[in-house]
Amino acid sequence: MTTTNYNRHGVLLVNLGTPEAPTAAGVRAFLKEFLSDPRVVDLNPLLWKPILYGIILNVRPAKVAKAYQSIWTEQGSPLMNVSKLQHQALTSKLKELTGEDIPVELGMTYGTPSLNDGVKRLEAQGVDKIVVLPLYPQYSCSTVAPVSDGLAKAMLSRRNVPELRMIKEYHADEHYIACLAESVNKHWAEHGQADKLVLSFHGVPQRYVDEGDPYQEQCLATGQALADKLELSPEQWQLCFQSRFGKEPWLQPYTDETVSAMPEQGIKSIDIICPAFSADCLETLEEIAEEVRDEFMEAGGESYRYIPCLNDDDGHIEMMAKLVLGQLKGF
Ligand SMILES: C=CC1=C(C)c2cc3[nH]c(cc4nc(cc5[nH]c(cc1n2)c(C)c5CCC(=O)O)C(CCC(=O)O)=C4C)c(C)c3C=C
Ligand SMILES: [Fe+2]
Ligand SMILES: [Fe+2]
Repeated sequence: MTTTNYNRHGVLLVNLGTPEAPTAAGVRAFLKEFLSDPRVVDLNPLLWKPILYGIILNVRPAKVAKAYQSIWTEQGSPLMNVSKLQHQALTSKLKELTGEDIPVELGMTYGTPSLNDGVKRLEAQGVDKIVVLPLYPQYSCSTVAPVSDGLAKAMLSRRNVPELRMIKEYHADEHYIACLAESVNKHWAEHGQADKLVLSFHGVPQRYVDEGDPYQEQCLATGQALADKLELSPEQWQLCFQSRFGKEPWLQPYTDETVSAMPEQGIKSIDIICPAFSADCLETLEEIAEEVRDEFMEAGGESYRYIPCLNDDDGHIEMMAKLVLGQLKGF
């Protein structure tokens, strides 16, 4: 137990955000804010706005609302449900590790509670030194940079700004890799080991990486570190990228094509995990656990098992606490 006094310190736990309701209107409002961010879609606004308002926001919400309906729970969107559990668990874990009540608040880059809502709640508890933890293990200009943009924007309305420290990424953090390995090992102990372990990361346009986004490099490093920890040979695992959006090339290989081609190559059973997601959400529960599964089975696959995200697993929460405590030193 430390003796440091953390009475001015707090933690802002950040994730992407999610629609308020699994309806076309709810999804439209969310997509409008998300897809208007030039960090996410960086096309010239003169070109992009007519496509966004004329086509995407008219066609996509109804289709995507159906997908959300298939994963929605009584408590709401899985991403929000898990975020709330992570928030509670991290608060308790920090108390357990330091003996102090360190305020933790949630802030979403898009939707509610906003980043500004989270900062205001921390300020109301006397916090003026904030450790910001975006729950994206791998940095991307499309996920983490919008958090620093959103916070910078939130600071504009303040006379007295808090001090901020952001954990930019943790793609090679030993506790993160250990948690992933533990969740795979637990899954294998329960269900047995499939022919191949597939690591499916959210994709980004290839161009973002060509222009300096280190995301791909960090995904590859996470994948290799996990394979090393699990002592897998190269033919026992496959890394790929999911959730392609729009017409330009995204990071490859694409998850859907890669997985659908496997049965023909003699790979009839796979275990699939999504290490870029810290909480189960539409992209994991619907796209990976449902859509890609159907494609694999239709292509002749026999067994497809999705390994859930780390969510509020105790080891995952302890990893978050350790990242935060590392930043609190000397802050
Ligand atoms: C349009 C470009 C997109 C980029 C670039 C992108 C990067 C990116 N996203 C995540 C994490 C999540 N994305 C989620 C949903 C989602 N993502 C996009 C588009 C891009 N993502 C869209 C349009 C959507 C909404 C659903 C849809 O219309 O298909 C989610 C899930 C949110 C939920 O409510 O459950 C997450 C999480 C990462 C990590 C990333 C880059 C590394
Ligand atoms: Fe996304
Ligand atoms: Fe998707």
